Amino acid sequence: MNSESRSNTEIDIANASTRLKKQLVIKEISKLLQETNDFNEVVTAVLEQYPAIFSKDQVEKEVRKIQTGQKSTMSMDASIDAVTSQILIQQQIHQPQSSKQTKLLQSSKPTNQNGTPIPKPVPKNAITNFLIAPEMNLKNQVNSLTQQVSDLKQIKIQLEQQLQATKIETNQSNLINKIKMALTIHEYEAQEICQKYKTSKVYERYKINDGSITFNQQELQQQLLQIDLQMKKIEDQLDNKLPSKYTLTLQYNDLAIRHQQITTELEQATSLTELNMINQRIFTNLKEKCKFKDFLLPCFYPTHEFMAHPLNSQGKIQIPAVMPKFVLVRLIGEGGFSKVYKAFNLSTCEFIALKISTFDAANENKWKLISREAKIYQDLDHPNIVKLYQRPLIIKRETADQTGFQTNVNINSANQASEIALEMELCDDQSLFDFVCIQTHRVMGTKERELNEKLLIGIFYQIADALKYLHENKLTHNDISLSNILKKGAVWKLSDFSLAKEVAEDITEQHNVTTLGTTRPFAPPEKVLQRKFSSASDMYSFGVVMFVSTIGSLRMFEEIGTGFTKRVQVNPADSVRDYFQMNQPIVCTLSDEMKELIISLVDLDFAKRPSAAQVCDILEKFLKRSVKKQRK
Ligand SMILES: Nc1ncnc2c1ncn2[C@@H]1O[C@H](COP(=O)(O)OP(=O)(O)OP(=O)(O)O)[C@@H](O)[C@H]1O
Repeated sequence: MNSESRSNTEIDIANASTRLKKQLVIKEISKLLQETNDFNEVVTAVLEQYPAIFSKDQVEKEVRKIQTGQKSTMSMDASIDAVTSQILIQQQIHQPQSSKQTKLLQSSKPTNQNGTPIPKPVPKNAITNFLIAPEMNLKNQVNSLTQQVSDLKQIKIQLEQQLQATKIETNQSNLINKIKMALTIHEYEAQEICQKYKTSKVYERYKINDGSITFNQQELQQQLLQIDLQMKKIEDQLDNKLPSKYTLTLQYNDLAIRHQQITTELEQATSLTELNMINQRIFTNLKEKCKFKDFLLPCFYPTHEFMAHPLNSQGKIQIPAVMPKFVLVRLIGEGGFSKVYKAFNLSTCEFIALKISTFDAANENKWKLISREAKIYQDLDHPNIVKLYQRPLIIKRETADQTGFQTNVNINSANQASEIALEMELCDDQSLFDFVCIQTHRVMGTKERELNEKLLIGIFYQIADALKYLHENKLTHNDISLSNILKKGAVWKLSDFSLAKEVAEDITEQHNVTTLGTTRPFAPPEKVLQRKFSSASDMYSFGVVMFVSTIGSLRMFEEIGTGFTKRVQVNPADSVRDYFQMNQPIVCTLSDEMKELIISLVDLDFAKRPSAAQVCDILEKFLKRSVKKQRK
């Protein structure tokens, strides 16, 4: 046993309690036993170390216990170190220290897990010091737990960062998949339209004639005029009975037949021209109008010049920093106020129609019309009205072209906003105008059977029902025309509410309007002549829609409309009655009841026109009757 190990226990324990004294002896015995396993040597050393404190018997008993591995009467826990140090402090205070003791004191300073010394409280006496010791131990534990908590917090932060990164990655890959879908549709539709166009007869004619349309309507009209003159001449000669009545009658009949032939040719030419217009529209959209502003379609929307196209120069999908809402796939229609695009909604994964109106700061009137349309449109909900899905997207002027886009529904002047986009349900690529043109062409060109009356009345009924809904809600549409009635599957829907008006009072009363707006052949006489409108004005336009869809030509109402602008007050009801008496409609032969309905709808006197509710009633009864007839 060396002297150094013994010196560690050379402390004055005179003032310590018996329990403490015992603890110290146990500690000493354990230490000595580590150095030597000689029982007597250990007993002697302990008795030398603590003379007159423990009896030989006591020491021997403890040494034996520890040697045989029995549990000592006192456990050797960590608090002994703390207790020892407290006793040493006590000695420092009460007794002058030897250099050996100072060294011992320094070497046994209590430290925490990090090796930093635990601050020492100022002791009052050995008992209080002893009582403080467990507290110190708890402090150690607290320190250690605090360290563990801070380590765990660090791990949590790291995990959260990883989770966030994974989320971003998933979102990005979802977004890329959605964009891919939009791009595929764009590609597919572009090819399909090209194909459709190339196989269409109109394309053949268009190609053969080197792009120029050769339906010479003017020439045909000239011929008609000359025949009319000749017939008039013969009528005069017939009156004067010169030369022979018989010869003249023959000549007259020949001319009448020729007149009929040319009229039919002219109708056909008109129809083909209209059909040609549709095809041209599709073709031009594809070839020349595949753009949104200066960006080639497909492009992101809202967009900005930094990144408009979803693909980079290597054909890889790239996502702009400002998250876009849509991918514009192609242009599907153009009006006076706006362009309508087929677009892919990146959050709902649906194809929708996006009607985008762009205006400059000076265009306050256009702004008023479009924002009014958006406001009225928001509240409409009817199966035969094209749905507005979201609140309008308004792009702020100052940020639109630089940092991306900003939307704000509180913007209230054209000065602040540069664009309004309406997200609507997507209809098929066919309006009632397209449908009527195609039907006219089919009936005349291929001598197919004309359209079934029930089918046509079914279309009218749907639109009349939408009108009834609008009028019941104190709204007038003000622009009912063939182009504003769109097909979606088997359902026909009313669209374009840019001229719609809300009337606080009686909607059947006439109200003033400042502009005409309504598409010409469909414009009611009271609007053209007096700038007045009411719900009955919509009914007039609806009557024109019914008439034009039946006969397959706009010509008569174009002439009537021109008459109105020149202040000629013919009653369109008379013209329609005459037409039905003299001619056979091309698209569909109507029953007398339906003819009478159209005649009443286009009456010059707005008070004589039936309301939307009455029209619905008549059409519904007709449809029910025809279903019954079919069953029989
Ligand atoms: N929801 C839709 N689904 C499919 N095509 C649509 C839709 N809305 C409009 N279109 C197409 O876009 C064209 C122009 O739309 P719209 O008539 O609403 O625009 P506008 O600028 O108000 O026209 P206008 O000058 O006739 O008032 C329509 O004729 C139609 O072909």
